[in-house]
Amino acid sequence: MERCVSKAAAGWRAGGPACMALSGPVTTGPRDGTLGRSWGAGPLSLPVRGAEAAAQGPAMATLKLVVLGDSAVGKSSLLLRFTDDTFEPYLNPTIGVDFKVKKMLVDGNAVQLAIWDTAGQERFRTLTPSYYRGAQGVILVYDVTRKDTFTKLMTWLKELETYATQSNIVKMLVGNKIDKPDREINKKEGLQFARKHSMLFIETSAKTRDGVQCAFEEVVIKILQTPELWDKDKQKFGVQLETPPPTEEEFCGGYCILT
Ligand SMILES: Nc1nc2c(ncn2[C@@H]2O[C@H](COP(=O)(O)OP(=O)(O)OP(=O)(O)O)[C@@H](O)[C@H]2O)c(=O)[nH]1
Repeated sequence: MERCVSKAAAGWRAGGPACMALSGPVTTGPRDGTLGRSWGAGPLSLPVRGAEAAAQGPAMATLKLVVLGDSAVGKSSLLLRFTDDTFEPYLNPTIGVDFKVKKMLVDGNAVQLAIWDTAGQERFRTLTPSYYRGAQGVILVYDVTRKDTFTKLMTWLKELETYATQSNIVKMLVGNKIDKPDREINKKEGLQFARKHSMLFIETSAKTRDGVQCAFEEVVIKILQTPELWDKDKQKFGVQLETPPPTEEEFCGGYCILT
């Protein structure tokens, strides 16, 4: 069973109108939010209390998230699970970048996520700086059954450091494929790495759904708790926090735990 330990969402409410689009270079894709791969066609989904989100009207924050990590760790599969709630046993490698949009409601606040799914293979990575430009959150994925993908995490973090334009970008470390029996990296190792590099952490399976919703939600919650990431918007539209963000203890360190 999946459980988000962090209840950080309970810590704040938008006092004014729902957040409007953040300024920044978030690119709008086709209406289905899909580039490259053919999955995801159809109207935008409203997975979390969808009717309520719809009732919020068009005014909502647009947050840019980037999904990073070695090839075949399951980046596209996580995104596919999150946006379409499906799993494909065979997916072609991403070439360049794919792009998806998803609306969700987090503690009564409607947000629109523009999620960039980047290519893990070096030869398919082009325009790398643009992946990171204006991103408020990053999801860094490794495969718990492949140690090499865990060892490479530092390289990804360095690239992130080089290109991220937001100094306090929210980082989530995701150990994927926990449904598989042949683990090479245990949970403690993942957690330690995340703590050392001030990242949120969760283990997931795109195949079984474990942790997937939580991974994306936690990043959004943390972004919403970091006013500097959407400060311009706040000034422009008068969105205010009615209550301060929860303390470290209340937030349980921001880690999601699977029980
Ligand atoms: N068993 C299992 N297989 C998974 C999981 N997530 C992804 N896969 C499989 O792993 C393979 C690679 O998944 P992708 O989502 O294409 O990986 P990627 O990280 O996007 O790869 P690139 O596009 O090359 O960067 C596919 O065959 C998926 O079906 C998972 O949680 N469990």
